[in-house]
Amino acid sequence: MDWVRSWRAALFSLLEDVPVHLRPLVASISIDGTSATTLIVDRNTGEPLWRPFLYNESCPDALPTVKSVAPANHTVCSGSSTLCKLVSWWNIEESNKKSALLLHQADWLLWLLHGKLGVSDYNNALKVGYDPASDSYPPWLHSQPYSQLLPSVIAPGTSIGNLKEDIRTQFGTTDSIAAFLAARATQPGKAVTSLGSTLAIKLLSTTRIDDARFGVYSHRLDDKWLVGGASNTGGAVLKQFFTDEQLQKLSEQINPMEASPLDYYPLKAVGERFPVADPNLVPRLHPRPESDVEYLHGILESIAHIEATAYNLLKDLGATQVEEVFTAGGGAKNEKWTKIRERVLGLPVSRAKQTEAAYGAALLALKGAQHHSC
Ligand SMILES: Nc1ncnc2c1ncn2[C@@H]1O[C@H](COP(=O)(O)OP(=O)(O)O)[C@@H](O)[C@H]1O
Ligand SMILES: O=C(CO)[C@H](O)[C@H](O)COP(=O)(O)O
Repeated sequence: MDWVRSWRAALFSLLEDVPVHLRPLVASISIDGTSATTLIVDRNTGEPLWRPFLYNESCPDALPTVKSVAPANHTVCSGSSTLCKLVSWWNIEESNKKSALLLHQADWLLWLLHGKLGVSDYNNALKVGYDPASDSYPPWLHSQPYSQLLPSVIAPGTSIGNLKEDIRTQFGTTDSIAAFLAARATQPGKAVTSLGSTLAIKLLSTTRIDDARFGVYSHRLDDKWLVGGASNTGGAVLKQFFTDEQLQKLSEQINPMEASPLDYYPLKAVGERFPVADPNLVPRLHPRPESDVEYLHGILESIAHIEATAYNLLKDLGATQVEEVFTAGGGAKNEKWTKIRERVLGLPVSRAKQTEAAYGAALLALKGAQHHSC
């Protein structure tokens, strides 16, 4: 799969899809991308020098080096962090080190529009080691030879350039932060669970928590923190067994008030990031009952238990107490699942009014445009 080519093609086909009569109304564009999806590109041409490292790829080979330079339990101390991807590439590549530049998926796609190479935002840059509190790369990272690849960093939503004379581009963010923004949850204690291919949790908190032992980290959201993490469980596991149509039909037959006796740890492959950070965690999806309804019920309930463990963990680590959970992503439309989760979490759970991360990116674009016109 030529990922980079398909991302570029998708971006331009989306732009072409904007109806002609609406084009004059477009004032500003922003993009969210999967967090920790990493590109090593030529710093002069922007062309990739290596295949992209995808968000869920792990580079355990780089972990000992990263752990030897980073503070204990730092967010970069996880095999899937951007820094591990960078170090892994640095250790195998011979020839292109001097001309190389690191970008994230959203940075690279935005560059195609604004043309200024070498800029990222502080959400995407978190997992390469950027410190959003001091607004800088820490000295332990700066002193490494590969730090020459690091992009400069600005706040999400900052204006960066023009696509055309009258269309500005604003800096982007990660996909699950965009989903949080889409839900318009602005008070500490409000949380968004993104039930897409994976399960990502974001709780708005006044305290910052980072603990790689559990895959917990904090993104900056203006003057507050989005505390949480991303589990490898989620819709991709459901997709292995059921089509979207089957998910809808089978779910209708589930009684959400009744607890399923089945106890699984639904993963597509070996390895978990959060609330258990264990690259060797084995999926548990057996025994499979004869009834598909019972099987689906067991999987949905087990994912809800992982979500509950995650929120309890955030509380134990000192985050602002969660009061209410909004849901984004493909799983948000499943009302039976919402009820199961409400029972298991013991919290009010509802579908966010806007469940698409793209809506959050659009809000970011709007914020940037408003700021620019002031
Ligand atoms: N009715 C449903 N109940 C639960 N999950 C669903 C339902 N319909 C679709 N999904 C799941 O939603 C996921 C897609 O959601 P989406 O937010 O588009 O994912 P992505 O993270 O890939 O952008 C699929 O993996 C699918 O299994
Ligand atoms: O698994 C994911 C990709 O779909 C998550 O959305 C992602 O890892 C969450 O990262 P972040 O919290 O940095 O936005």
